[in-house]
Amino acid sequence: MTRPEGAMPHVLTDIEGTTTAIAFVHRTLFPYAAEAMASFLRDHGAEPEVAAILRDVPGGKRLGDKLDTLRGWMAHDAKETPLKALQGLIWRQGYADGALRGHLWPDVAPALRAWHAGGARLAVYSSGSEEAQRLLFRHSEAGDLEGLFERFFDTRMGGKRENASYARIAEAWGAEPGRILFLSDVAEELDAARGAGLLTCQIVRAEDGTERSNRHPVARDFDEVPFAAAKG
Ligand SMILES: CSCCC(=O)C(=O)COP(=O)(O)O
Ligand SMILES: [Mg+2]
Repeated sequence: MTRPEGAMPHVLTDIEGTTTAIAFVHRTLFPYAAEAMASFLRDHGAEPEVAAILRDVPGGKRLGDKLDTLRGWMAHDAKETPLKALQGLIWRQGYADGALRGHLWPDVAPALRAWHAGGARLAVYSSGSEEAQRLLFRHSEAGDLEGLFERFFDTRMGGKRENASYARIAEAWGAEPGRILFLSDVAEELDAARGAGLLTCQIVRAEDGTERSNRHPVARDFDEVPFAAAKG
């Protein structure tokens, strides 16, 4: 990473594979939502918030048709905004009753707190919905970290492998792209961020089996992020 000069940089972080184990997302969160999807739609499908999301799910008007489409998306881990929004609403209940707690790698909460205390401005960019992101950090294993973040960007900004999404985020956040450091495990996301002028660092976690790309600066965890504020 080329360190930005002058003011403290903004830090934009991915979740899955970066702050949080891939296994937690795929073996805990996704199955929880898949299991509850049918009953959730049956019980809440007529509520305005849910009905509005369902209108954006293609495949017919019947609830059963919508469910088929959603199941197809879930089977392929499709990052479709309506699916992500519904998953967030379903996880809300799980976090509220204690069935779910947001996993964070042990280095993440201390680093985020240190960066924040050092004056860095923090935001999240994940395919999980804004609601899902807030829940994970509010109910994290390391306590309530939601307040550390200024913004929670999701797929409404566009896909994570598209340059334009990062330009939109910089604009919405009111930050120069060259002052934003994006942290992610996925090289294609970092390529897109760099294409929009952001600084990048690949988080290569051995526990997640992340493959190093050689196209971006690398850190094995948040303690290694080459960012002076991280060192406190
Ligand atoms: C906000 S936790 C759920 C993560 C999620 O739904 C997902 O699809 C993972 O996306 P990410 O962009 O964090 O890799
Ligand atoms: Mg990721």
